[in-house]
Amino acid sequence: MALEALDIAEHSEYVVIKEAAEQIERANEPEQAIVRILSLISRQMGLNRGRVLLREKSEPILYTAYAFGLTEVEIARSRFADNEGITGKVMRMGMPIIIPNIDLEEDYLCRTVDRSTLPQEPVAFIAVPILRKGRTIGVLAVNRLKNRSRALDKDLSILKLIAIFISEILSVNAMLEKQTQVLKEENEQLRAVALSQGSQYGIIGESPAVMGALSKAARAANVSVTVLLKGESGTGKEKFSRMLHMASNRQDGPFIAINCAAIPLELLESELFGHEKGAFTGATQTKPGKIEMAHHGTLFLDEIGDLDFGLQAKLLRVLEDRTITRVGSNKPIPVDVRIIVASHKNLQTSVNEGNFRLDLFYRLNVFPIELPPLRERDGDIRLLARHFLNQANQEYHTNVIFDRGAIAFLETYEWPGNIRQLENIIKRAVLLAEDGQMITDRLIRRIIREESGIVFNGEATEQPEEVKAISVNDEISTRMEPQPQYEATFAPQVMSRNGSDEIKRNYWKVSESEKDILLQALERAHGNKSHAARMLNMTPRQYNYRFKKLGLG
Ligand SMILES: Nc1ncnc2c1ncn2[C@@H]1O[C@H](COP(=O)(O)OP(=O)(O)OP(=O)(O)O)[C@@H](O)[C@H]1O
Repeated sequence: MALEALDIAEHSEYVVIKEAAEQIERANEPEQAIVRILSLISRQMGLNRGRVLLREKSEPILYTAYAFGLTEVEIARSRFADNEGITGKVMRMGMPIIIPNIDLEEDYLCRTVDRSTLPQEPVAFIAVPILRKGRTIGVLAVNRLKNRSRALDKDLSILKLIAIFISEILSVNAMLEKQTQVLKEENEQLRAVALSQGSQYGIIGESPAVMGALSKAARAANVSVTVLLKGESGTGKEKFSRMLHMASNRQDGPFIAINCAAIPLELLESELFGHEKGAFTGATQTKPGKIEMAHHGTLFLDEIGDLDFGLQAKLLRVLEDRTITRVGSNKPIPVDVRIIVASHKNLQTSVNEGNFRLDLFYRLNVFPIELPPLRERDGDIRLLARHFLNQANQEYHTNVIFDRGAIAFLETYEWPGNIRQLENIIKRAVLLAEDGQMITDRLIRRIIREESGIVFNGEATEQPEEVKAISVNDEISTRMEPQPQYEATFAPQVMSRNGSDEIKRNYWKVSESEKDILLQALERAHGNKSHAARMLNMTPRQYNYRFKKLGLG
């Protein structure tokens, strides 16, 4: 019988020690872990009202940080000065104390638990120090009935072990908290750097998605790593590439941008690599290519996914050897160029489909940055909309505002054309604002409707002059691809490239609904057509063409 009782007692100890040790793994939730241990010693060993007292940070007072079986009021009452009561003594001396019968001990204050709420029979109190690296960091205390078969000493041994586990939980938790704090601070710093970097280069947005892209860009800016900017059209790939250039130590060098999809294949090779005089019919002079022109600077290759397979091999050589060879020459020329590429296509898919070289993909995919579509930039639409409204107001000398409905609509619209579409629609809305003052959601809806009513076709028959209007330094003509509908706007993009202006332009059908816009711009420009054209981001030629075509003059 005595043997059986011993077995049961040992089994309880085993369960308590095993489970208490397991709680160390839950050190990230100290409350749960420690209270679980206190409940275990109560249930399995009759060590009741367990509490862990820790020192307040600011004063030498012990407070009950964790407890099992105590009421809120008791917990609040359970506070001791350093040398006060038995608990204070344990703290100060760093030694355990056993009070076999609390009724006979005058130092026992009965502060936490009122004597009347404890059993009438003799009650014992055991308190052990919680030690860390030789220092007492707290006290573990319990009550138990004095008269039980288990010796008080035995409980003391177990409690000392439990105090070690609790010490472990507290110290692992402190370490985790410190690490979390460091990570939080680092994150904050990165966020601040990213934010200031972004706004410094005109990149608006504070959504987590943009912050992520900005902090990645901040890390890549000053190393000459090849960056791959991925994202739908109009998400700011070119804007980011300019930021990468301006934030790098190449900022005083040239920034050369080229859209691989917009230049006819027969011209692209010489455009990129240059040519020697006589290399082909019409090559009357030796001409350096864009890669050479970007020497000591940055080359931005947009729509890299559309690069011809043969040119992909040539580009790979540039990345590997850092040399280029002009068309019609076999002499390699060394170049020091940082290359940034962008694609709205998934290059991995292009590789799988056999349209993109795997070796080039590996070379380009060293540092990918994903630019999120506008619909995933929580909160950014409002910021961007206000930014573009201010810009347009300044540009057109207007003082237009959004009404509430307009902002609400802008925030819920899906924006297939992303930031470019938002920018263009706001510019148009400023010119068409009701009474020249207010942009309403009705107006925005109308503009979007009109915009999507524009039909594109790839045939140049509709407006030959618009299609051939593109030139780069007056030397190469640029083929315009049929564009998706949302890119048809009144704002062809002007990109300043290394001192020269190159116009990247979409063409669009002349539509009746433009009459108003053309006339309003003319009115604001006080009859000056060139000025009106500029307001609409058109060339005077384009403006006149549309003006006449619509029978306005
Ligand atoms: N975060 C931003 N803050 C302010 N303006 C932006 C931001 N991102 C983009 N823009 C503006 O939106 C327009 C489109 O941006 P950009 O040309 O960089 O996009 P993209 O992804 O390169 O487009 P595409 O793939 O069609 O060439 C530009 O007028 C640009 O200035």
